[in-house]
Amino acid sequence: MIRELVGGIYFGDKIEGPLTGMKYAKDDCTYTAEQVRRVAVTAFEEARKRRSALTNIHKANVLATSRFWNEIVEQAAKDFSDVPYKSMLVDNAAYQLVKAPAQFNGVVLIENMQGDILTDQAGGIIGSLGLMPSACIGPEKSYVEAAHGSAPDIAGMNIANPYSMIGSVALMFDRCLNLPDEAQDIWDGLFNIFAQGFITKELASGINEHKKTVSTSEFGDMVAASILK
Ligand SMILES: CC(C)[C@H](C(=O)O)[C@@H](O)C(=O)O
Repeated sequence: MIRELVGGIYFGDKIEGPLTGMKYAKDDCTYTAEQVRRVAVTAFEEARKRRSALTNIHKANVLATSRFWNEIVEQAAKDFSDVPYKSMLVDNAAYQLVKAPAQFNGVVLIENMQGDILTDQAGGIIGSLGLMPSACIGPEKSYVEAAHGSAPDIAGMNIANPYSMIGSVALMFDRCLNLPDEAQDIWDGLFNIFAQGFITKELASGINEHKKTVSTSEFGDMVAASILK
């Protein structure tokens, strides 16, 4: 899922300070052509690299910013005629993501606020936000982070699931350091340990009940050993 991160309603004009007694509140939503084009090109490039489709999500039946978004995305699509393209309203996408998630295989392009919501929903569908590595890619600077919070309630207990942190490091090698082979080694190590049925406590329920539960550090050590092999 490729989410625009520096535009939209998060960054529009807003009323700062206390709102008690106000007659209204507002958050303006603005997108520039440059912002949309940049994230659209990133998404199309990723889809081309993966030889997959791109699904563009929007709310163009209501929002001017979404109609504008679609115009720029569809202009960009002309340079990527080899990438299968479809677009979907965000409310329908929320429904489809639960009902038939496989149709989103490939790359999903989405604006900031809508993406905030749908990426968490996608985390729920795959079983945990803890399985969501993420990278924030800028033209000059980038950083990576796990998409979940810092889980202070389980700090120091050696039970947290390190998947998204390790995956974020793989994204760092790939996207920030331009070392795709090393990134692939990390993914391979991670998938290898999962494929052997090892998980951490957070994931150890439901369909995972029969799997082998290990601590955070044991899981990390096994991934490291697998990478070194
Ligand atoms: C903490 C919050 C502002 C943030 C966001 O909405 O971007 C978070 O939900 C996320 O997705 O990383």
